[in-house]
Amino acid sequence: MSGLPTLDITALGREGDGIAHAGGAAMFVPFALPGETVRAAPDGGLPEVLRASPERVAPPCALFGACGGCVLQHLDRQAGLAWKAERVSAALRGAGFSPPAPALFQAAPRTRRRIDLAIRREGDRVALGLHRRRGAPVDMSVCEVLEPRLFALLEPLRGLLRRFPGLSREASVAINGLDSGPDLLLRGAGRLDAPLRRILAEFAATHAIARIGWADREGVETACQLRPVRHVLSGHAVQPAPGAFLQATRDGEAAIIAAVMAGVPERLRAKGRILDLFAGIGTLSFALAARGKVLAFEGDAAAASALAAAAGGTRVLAARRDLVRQPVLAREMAENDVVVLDPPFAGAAVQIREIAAARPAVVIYVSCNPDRLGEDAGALARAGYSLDAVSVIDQFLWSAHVESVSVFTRAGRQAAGRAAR
Ligand SMILES: C[S@@+](CC[C@H](N)C(=O)[O-])C[C@H]1O[C@@H](n2cnc3c(N)ncnc32)[C@H](O)[C@@H]1O
Repeated sequence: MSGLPTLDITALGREGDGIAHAGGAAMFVPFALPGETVRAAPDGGLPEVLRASPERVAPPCALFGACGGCVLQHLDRQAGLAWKAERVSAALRGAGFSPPAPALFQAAPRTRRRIDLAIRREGDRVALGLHRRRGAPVDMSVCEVLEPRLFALLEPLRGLLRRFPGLSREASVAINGLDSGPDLLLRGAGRLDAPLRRILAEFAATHAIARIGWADREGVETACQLRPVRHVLSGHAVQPAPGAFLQATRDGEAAIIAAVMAGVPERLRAKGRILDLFAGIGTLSFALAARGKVLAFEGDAAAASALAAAAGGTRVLAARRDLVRQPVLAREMAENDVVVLDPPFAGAAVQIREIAAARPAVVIYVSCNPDRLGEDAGALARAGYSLDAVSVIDQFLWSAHVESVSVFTRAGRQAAGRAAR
């Protein structure tokens, strides 16, 4: 290590790496913090810290530095939240807004209820975990983020997977902590035959798993189901498909819903409607229905049909629609006072143009990618919107991910209030 240059870290990059400048080029140093002087590890591992930041803390997890899940456990949690908040604010400033001080939420350790783990067989052993950055999965023998009831499944799962003859190198398991209990989706785990179904059913019964789904080249099917799956969203029971998108933590979901609802006028015009775009299984749709009729669009067939099935008899009308190929057009939004959008990481470049052209009174943007938020918000700035409120939601604790809710109104809060009358 001592032959390597010492580096002064000046900032954190978007993936949580320290940034240093050497010979005119920027260098990214994993696990290093601004203000520190370090010697980078040649393999991208933990650096030698020669001068530590006052914000450096002892990482709580024994796998820190190896497992690809938590890249910021060496940073004080409040400082990590402030860094994430600044990423969101900077993106909104770049779009031309003067963001107000954000409301902040941070998830507690061991509350994550959704995870996608890689499976790797190594001789007799089965490793189950997240990929080391640009590397193989690291067996998750401990975890500080996952809900204990889900973490407790990992060791029995290793034992189960050892009995699978046909595990592929790309095998993975998605674990969702639904209200009806853990819901598993195995991908690339081999051929599903009758004996394997029996083994899976015994495993599910032993570990109180409601359903195990199976995904292979043919598609997704239910390998065994011991009881109905059920997930309650704002009082409405939904039956999500195996591997469905859920907000990562229960409290994070509540914080997102609260921030969205705070932006929706108490009363809409008599004919006014709420448009919920990228609606998933209806996390926001059912909450929004407390304020008016909701038209919800979602691109994933399984999510859209779970939402549509649960929406019967409610004020939510749901449909499947690919919002990149077939965005909701400005002229279709004439009766929408409020448009809520919660796009995937890629953002909503095509859809936001139509929203900006339609100029609804309120646009609420739920984002998991500050860079795309900044670009999409630029279209709203050019259309004359003000930014009324920002919430920063840190539910991927110790990762570099950050979510946010931004409330834009056509001419500030008062216009939103007028739209309600
Ligand atoms: C961040 S999730 C939000 C889901 C939901 N609002 C929630 O809070 O649970 C983004 C959603 O966008 C959907 N999606 C991705 N690409 C899409 C597209 N081109 N058209 C419509 N929906 C899409 C995904 O299937 C996913 O449900």
